Amino acid sequence: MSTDLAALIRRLPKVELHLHIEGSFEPELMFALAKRNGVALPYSSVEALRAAYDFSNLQSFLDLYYAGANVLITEQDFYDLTWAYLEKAHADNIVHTEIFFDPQTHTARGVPFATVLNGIHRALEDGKSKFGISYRLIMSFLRHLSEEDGFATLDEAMPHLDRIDGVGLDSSEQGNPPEKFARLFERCKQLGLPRVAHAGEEGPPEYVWQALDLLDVSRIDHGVRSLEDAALVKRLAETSMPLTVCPFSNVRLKVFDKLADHNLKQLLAQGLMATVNSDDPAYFGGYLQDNLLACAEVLDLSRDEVLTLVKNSFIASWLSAEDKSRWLAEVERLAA
Ligand SMILES: Nc1ncnc2[nH]cnc12
Ligand SMILES: [Zn+2]
Repeated sequence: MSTDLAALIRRLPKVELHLHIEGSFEPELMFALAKRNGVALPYSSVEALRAAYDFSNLQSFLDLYYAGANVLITEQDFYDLTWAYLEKAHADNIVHTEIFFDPQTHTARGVPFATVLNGIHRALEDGKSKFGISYRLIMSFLRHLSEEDGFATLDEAMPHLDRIDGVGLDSSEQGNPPEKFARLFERCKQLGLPRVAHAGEEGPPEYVWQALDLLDVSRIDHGVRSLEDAALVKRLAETSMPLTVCPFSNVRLKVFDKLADHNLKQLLAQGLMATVNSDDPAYFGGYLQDNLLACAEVLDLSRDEVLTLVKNSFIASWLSAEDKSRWLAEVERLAA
């Protein structure tokens, strides 16, 4: 990659559309909060914990991700977690972020819904005033749990819907198809909540069809397996359906053997609205800008491809039409 392209990537304003706040929990902060809360971690050091981040698939990662989240207890913990992410985002020139939180991971341990939400939200508000980073907050349902559990979580969220901008679906994909949550997502739609879902990460193209047809989503999270189904590719292209692709995540979770094998360039070539995101940066070895720089280098992305990816994220965001055009004009100005 030319130094010019690397400099352009660093200079451009960026949007992140696929980030689990619990997945931004760096080992150093995890140890600090464990100490503060008097919780024991089954690792002797930060290095030992990092060394355990050697995953064979999505589930092997999720097991550690949920174990790590056990350390989060107080509102201040959720604030500190979110603030640490926002500092990284600011360093990456992220100007707008749409982040997931997994309430069930915390309420199942007895942490009140409001504790989680208040901490995350207060940090997001501080990020807006101190860094100028705008945001949306997406409540994600855990698909390994029942739809009934999801309905109970939605009930808990009802008094707070003014601070929740949409809903998502994450966790163990295989064996937990979108159709399992059709009624829950219908209820969310009636409530006026925009919907997204992880689909086609490890699961088959059929799960992407279900997310579109049964959950009526406005974005597909991951979606990289869509290329296995030509009719699906046509549908995604014709509807400009955004895919929030997470290259480092896909390599660490063995969806692709190595970054050079990733299908990001093919997704763009097929006319799909691909975007680049970090997913769980503390676990997968890098934040959004690291993903973009590495993809540009290893996949030999052209300047146009990089600009398309960055612009797609603004287009696919839930920013107002006015804000989108303002930022797209800024991208054009910086790229000129
Ligand atoms: N990549 C991923 N897929 C599914 N669920 C997740 N939760 C956090 N990261 C996830
Ligand atoms: Zn994800």
